[in-house]
Amino acid sequence: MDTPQRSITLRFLAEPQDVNFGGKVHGGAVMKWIDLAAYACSAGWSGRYCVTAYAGGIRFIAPIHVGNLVEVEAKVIHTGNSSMHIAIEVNACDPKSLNKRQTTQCIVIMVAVDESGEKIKVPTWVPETEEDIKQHETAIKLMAMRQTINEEMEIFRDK
Ligand SMILES: CC(=O)SCCNC(=O)CCNC(=O)[C@H](O)C(C)(C)COP(=O)(O)OP(=O)(O)OC[C@H]1O[C@@H](n2cnc3c(N)ncnc32)[C@H](O)[C@@H]1OP(=O)(O)O
Repeated sequence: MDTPQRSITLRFLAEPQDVNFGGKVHGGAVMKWIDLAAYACSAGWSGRYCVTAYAGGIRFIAPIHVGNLVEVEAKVIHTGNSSMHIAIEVNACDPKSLNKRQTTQCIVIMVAVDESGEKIKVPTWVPETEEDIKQHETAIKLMAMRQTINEEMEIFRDK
């Protein structure tokens, strides 16, 4: 592979099977799209098969309606040894008006694995623009916060 691809946008229409009884897209459908975009983004960056290790900070800001044009934007904001931290933003609009609004945001951590499912090294991403540097710093802060959450969640784990 030549230059790793840092970001990707999936674009499609929300279909009737994605919608709940209230006529809005299921949160689970949105989470599936997020997972697909995170996979495509991390595979594009690492050139390897990747698995989802973590998804968090998900916020459903506004509903998506059937027939909306949906855009799921995924971009690498931090790389570790085998992990890629992916920032996801979901936008939707009526395809007739193209009046785009943000509906969901979250962070997904993907890990590149080999044929045996063992983690493998990924290319390092170096932030360059001011915005990239800020988002990279945030990714590092979130790692520390996740550690605290992890410790609090210990009581729910199988002994
Ligand atoms: C395509 C799909 O969606 S697959 C479906 C859902 N996902 C899966 O089934 C994955 C199941 N999990 C696994 O296979 C393993 O736990 C793996 C491959 C993710 C991690 O393998 P391990 O041998 O446990 O490695 P380890 O604990 O060192 O973690 C590897 C990396 O992931 C990161 N990581 C692992 N778990 C988490 C977590 N819960 N939160 C944040 N980061 C995590 C680690 O920080 C580490 O990053 P680094 O290599 O950049 O330092």
